[in-house]
Amino acid sequence: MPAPLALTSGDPAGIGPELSFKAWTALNDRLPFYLISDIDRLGALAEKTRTPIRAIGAPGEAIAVMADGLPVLHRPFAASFTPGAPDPANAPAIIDAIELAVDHAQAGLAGAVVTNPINKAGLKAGAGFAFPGHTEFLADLCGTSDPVMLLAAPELRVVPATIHIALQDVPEQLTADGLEAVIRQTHAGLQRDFGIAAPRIAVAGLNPHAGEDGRFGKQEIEIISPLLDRLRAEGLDLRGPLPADTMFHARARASYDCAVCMYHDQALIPIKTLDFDRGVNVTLGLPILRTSPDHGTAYDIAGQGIARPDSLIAALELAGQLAARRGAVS
Ligand SMILES: NC(=O)c1ccc[n+]([C@@H]2O[C@H](COP(=O)([O-])OP(=O)(O)OC[C@H]3O[C@@H](n4cnc5c(N)ncnc54)[C@H](O)[C@@H]3O)[C@@H](O)[C@H]2O)c1
Ligand SMILES: N[C@H](C(=O)O)[C@H](O)COP(=O)(O)O
Repeated sequence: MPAPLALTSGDPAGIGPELSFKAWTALNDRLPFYLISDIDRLGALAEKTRTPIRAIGAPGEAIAVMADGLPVLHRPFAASFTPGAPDPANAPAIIDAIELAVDHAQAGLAGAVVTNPINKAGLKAGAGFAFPGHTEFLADLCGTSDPVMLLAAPELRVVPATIHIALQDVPEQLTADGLEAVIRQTHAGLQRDFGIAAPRIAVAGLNPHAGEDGRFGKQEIEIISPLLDRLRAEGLDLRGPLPADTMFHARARASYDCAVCMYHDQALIPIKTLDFDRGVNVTLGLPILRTSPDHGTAYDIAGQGIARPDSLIAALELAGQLAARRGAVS
């Protein structure tokens, strides 16, 4: 029996609790997972939504309990869960839930970590959280230095080569070494976790029209093209640097398995526009598996019962598939 998936609390003032309940309703007969949260503070919402919740003492108990209710591994939170009103006092417990899930995955007690959305600024204010997002925090917890953020939907996969940094810092941080690491990690992840034997990777330019032969910027000529030529000589199937504005229409998408983009929004705007509901965020380059929905805390709709669970369900399903694939090949 594979290990259950560890689902972190995320910010309980966001839509995480509601989505976790809805995901249990959708998956309870086929994919065991457990939520790390405060079972007492979840009680009111569980009652309101008529979702049964069950306390467990260890991850392995989730499998037997799953059919009866959402398994919850209790961790005390400092303040009540008020939809739409994040409380800085809960920041330490939100972080603690992520750390515990990683411990479980590293110990083999959880098949993968699936994270509910956090508010990074809130965690910084409430607990001095020093990381710009889960991706960087998980890499730190796992002792790895080059995490890669891949977002996957049925019609598109994208990777931003630089992640949570200011747009004005992108040109400086875009180096041949950094981009090479991202492309290699992406290539390996597509092979290992997505079962694509010879991944076709499209690489975006940084500038409009991929620089227009240097008229609108030189990064394509000085950094990206020489790197792609070198990696192509090794046999990697790479195209680009491509103008970013024309590489995401349907015919273009059919020609590659993943698009590596130069900065966050260049990658995430197309995928969230195409399929916000089914996008899944996967962290490559960790010794453990981690997926997440592609959306945030959505405070504006928290507590209204209207949040769509599709992306969290897709994240749990993909985590289950990746865990099964790794289990089958390791
Ligand atoms: N994985 C993560 O932890 C993660 C991912 C993205 C954003 N965030 C954080 O979330 C916070 C809010 O970010 P934002 O407002 O830019 O993005 P958001 O994704 O929270 O919300 C954007 C819009 O989409 C709607 N929306 C989001 N998820 C939805 C769902 N499941 N069903 C229906 N509607 C949904 C929201 O109501 C809102 O109108 C920020 O602090 C950001 O850092 C966290
Ligand atoms: N960049 C992600 C997005 O916009 O969807 C999001 O911030 C999540 O990042 P982490 O998984 O690193 O928290």
